Amino acid sequence: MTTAEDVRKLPIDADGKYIRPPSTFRNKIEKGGKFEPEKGRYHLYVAYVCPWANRTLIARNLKGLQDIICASRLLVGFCLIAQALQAVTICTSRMDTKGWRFDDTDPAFPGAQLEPFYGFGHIRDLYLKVEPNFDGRSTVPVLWDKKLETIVSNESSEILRILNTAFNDIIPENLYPEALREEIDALNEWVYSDINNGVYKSGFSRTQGAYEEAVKGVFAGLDRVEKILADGSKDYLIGNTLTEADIRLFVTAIRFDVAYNGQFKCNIRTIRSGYPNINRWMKDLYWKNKSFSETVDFQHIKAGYYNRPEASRMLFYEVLLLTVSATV
Ligand SMILES: N[C@@H](CCC(=O)N[C@@H](CS)C(=O)NCC(=O)O)C(=O)O
Repeated sequence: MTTAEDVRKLPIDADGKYIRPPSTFRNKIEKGGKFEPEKGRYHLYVAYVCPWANRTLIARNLKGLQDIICASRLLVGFCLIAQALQAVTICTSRMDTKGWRFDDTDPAFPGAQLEPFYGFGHIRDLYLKVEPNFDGRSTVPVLWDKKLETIVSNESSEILRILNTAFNDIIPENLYPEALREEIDALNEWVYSDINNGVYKSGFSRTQGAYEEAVKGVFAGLDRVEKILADGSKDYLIGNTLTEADIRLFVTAIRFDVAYNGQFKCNIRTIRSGYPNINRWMKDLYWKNKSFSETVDFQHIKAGYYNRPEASRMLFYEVLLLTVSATV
């Protein structure tokens, strides 16, 4: 189905800065709405390389939505392939000219799956099914509605909130508690622009000026987080409660030393050597909570970032690195 020339061209402005385009599908799942909360109706498409998709996988596990799948399968007594609430398909973390691929034979991405409902070859085909003339970015994650055969949302921050609230009759756990919302929103805002998106701005920049601005922003952001976590008794960023703010930072932190430090040139310091408190917080989440460790796949992350089609070009741009300063 894919009709594409090369969809991988990055959005770069006249100053050489990477400008992330806004997500295009922004619906909610809610009672009385077009997308009702129903068991078995929705499906997530993700790539393990992607931090934005990783957010949604962690939230799905933390909320226990995958346990509901097992329960309902047992109760009903039969198991249709992935026909349950919030089932997931993992595409490869390799992009070709048509974008993210479904392929269960690529040796670099063990565990990647085929598209289960239509036999599509690419994530982009889902977008084209919904909008045959779609010419935006076909990004992951995608939250798909199997009933109306359309995309509910392709914006991870909003999918995170959907997973947190839409199925609350079934799973009441709250990652965005009322009392902490203001603090969470404020932290999310600068963590997103300095760190989550900051690493991409650094990696994709095409001029020295754009790169330096971005990479300094990344490390200023990490310095700020390090201070927040400096009180060694703090397990979480806000209110000593696990919230979406932890999820949103974790997915970037866990990719930092293995991918962003090298491939995205975020190399002033590493988390391991330069940020003891962030390192402790990150390792605790990873080792003490399966929702984190079970949704991180380092093989896909490393092969995905270092196999990016623009990877060789990224190293080729004449951007001088701000080389590692001290602390290693
Ligand atoms: N704002 C989106 C961003 C998603 C995004 O950029 N995903 C990347 C993977 S890390 C992607 O699919 N890129 C494909 C492309 O830009 O063509 C979200 O948070 O969901």
